[in-house]
Amino acid sequence: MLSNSVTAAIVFENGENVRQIGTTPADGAAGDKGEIAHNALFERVSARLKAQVGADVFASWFGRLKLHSVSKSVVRLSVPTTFLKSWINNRYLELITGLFQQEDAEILKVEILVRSATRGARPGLHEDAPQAHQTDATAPATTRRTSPQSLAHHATATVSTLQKSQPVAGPLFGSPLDPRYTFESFVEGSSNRVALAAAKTIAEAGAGAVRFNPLFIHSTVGLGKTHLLQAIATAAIQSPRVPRVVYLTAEYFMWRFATAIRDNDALSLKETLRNIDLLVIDDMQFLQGKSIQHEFCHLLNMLLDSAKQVVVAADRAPWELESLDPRVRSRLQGGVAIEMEGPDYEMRLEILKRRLEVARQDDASLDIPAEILSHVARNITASGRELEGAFNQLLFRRSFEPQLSIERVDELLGHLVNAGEPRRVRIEDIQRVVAKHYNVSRQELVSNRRTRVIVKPRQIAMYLAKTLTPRSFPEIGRRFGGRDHTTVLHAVRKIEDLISGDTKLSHEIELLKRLINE
Ligand SMILES: Nc1ncnc2c1ncn2[C@@H]1O[C@H](COP(=O)(O)OP(=O)(O)OP(=O)(O)O)[C@@H](O)[C@H]1O
Repeated sequence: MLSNSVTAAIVFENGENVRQIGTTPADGAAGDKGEIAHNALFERVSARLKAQVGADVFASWFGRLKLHSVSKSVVRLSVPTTFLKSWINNRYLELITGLFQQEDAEILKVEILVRSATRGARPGLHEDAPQAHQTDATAPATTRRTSPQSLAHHATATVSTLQKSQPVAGPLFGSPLDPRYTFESFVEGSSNRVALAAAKTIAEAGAGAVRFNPLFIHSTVGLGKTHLLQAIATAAIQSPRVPRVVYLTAEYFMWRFATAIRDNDALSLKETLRNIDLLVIDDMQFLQGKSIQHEFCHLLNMLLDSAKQVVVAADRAPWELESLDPRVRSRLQGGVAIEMEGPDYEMRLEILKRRLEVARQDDASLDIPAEILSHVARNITASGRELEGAFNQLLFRRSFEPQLSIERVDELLGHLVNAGEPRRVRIEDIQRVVAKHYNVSRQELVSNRRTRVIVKPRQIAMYLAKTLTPRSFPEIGRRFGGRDHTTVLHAVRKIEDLISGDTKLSHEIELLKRLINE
């Protein structure tokens, strides 16, 4: 592994003398020359790789690839996570090896290493760990369902215990997974590529094959978390490696546990959950209540400690789930968190096209002209949910207004245009307005200076960035001179506290908001 220590300049592997890149050379100038040559080699291969796979794919998978060391015949590259390592190994190793060999025929092998312990790397969860369960892949899946009427919205959809080999004993679980939410219907793009890849890996391989556990997927509303989680559950039950899958929302979990505790039945519920292989839990931000969180923490610990895979989704990152018990939050942070962002134009268009394809399976006469689809994709930018609403409206309208013009479409969908992002506020705008208001420079706002005249405007700007944009704490931290997410969290809390007792400041902040939105 790449070490910061200068003493780790030379490592010996298999009796080979291997030069590690980026550390102090033991042999002075000769070492420097070698290092320069190796770096140049790496740069050339990277450029060729980028040309071959395209800038988008390159940025997703190879943006954080680094040269680790070069020996006579072996090139070692490093990535920050085990997931990236196995992804590159499975899909790109041959290509990369070929590119190195084109540059230097003596290179026989390329190896991918993980740079530092991944957040999700935990003892016992090794890539080659034995599978926890052997199952009969050919046995039919059984789904047992119940739909508690008392649950509203989130709770109506949602515990599914699905298993291939044998029915789960104990309490009934489950309402059906939405059959539309599959990997096939999920449109891939740069905003969700990493999350999708992680999701597929888990569905195919289970916890035995990956070391990012729990996998935590977060995004603002309507960007496909539920779709992706249900796709994982649906695909996992097809995989012989992940026989027992539970999909549930946090609210259903709460309801189910509260009922079990009331009926003195918590033990059998826990027994059932103990025997699962994959827990998929949606809308984590809704988990509330001390005793319920205690139970959830217990379940989480038990599953993670026995190398069972857990996948969680929420509308914010794990460290931002402030209502959660710190132990739950900390356990959730022990895995890998992946943020999904909004779909770009191509993705939006593809989502609409796929919707139309599916609708046409029921009624082949349905059609929406391509220019209307692309007009909608260009203008409805908020999320998959708004797109879905727009699409449904169009289908409905076309049944009695067959000749919809673009103007008519605008009229019908006006309320959805840019819904969810009424004014797209940029962090730079916030910094500019705040800096001007407090008579400091933007550079000072993002600098390391800690004088009072800078610190307060900086904290206010961070607070505004969190409240006026969908950006996450880490993202905001990066935009403020590479600060840690906890610094941003601290700033947001501090300003929130101050506002509640300081009317002058609260007016000042309102004024800043107006200026930013102008
Ligand atoms: N990448 C995508 N490909 C296909 N459909 C998508 C994609 N992203 C979102 N959608 C569609 O958008 C709609 C909303 O998605 P979903 O319910 O999964 O969002 P969510 O992130 O779970 O939202 P919330 O936070 O409100 O629960 C769904 O119909 C979903 O199928």
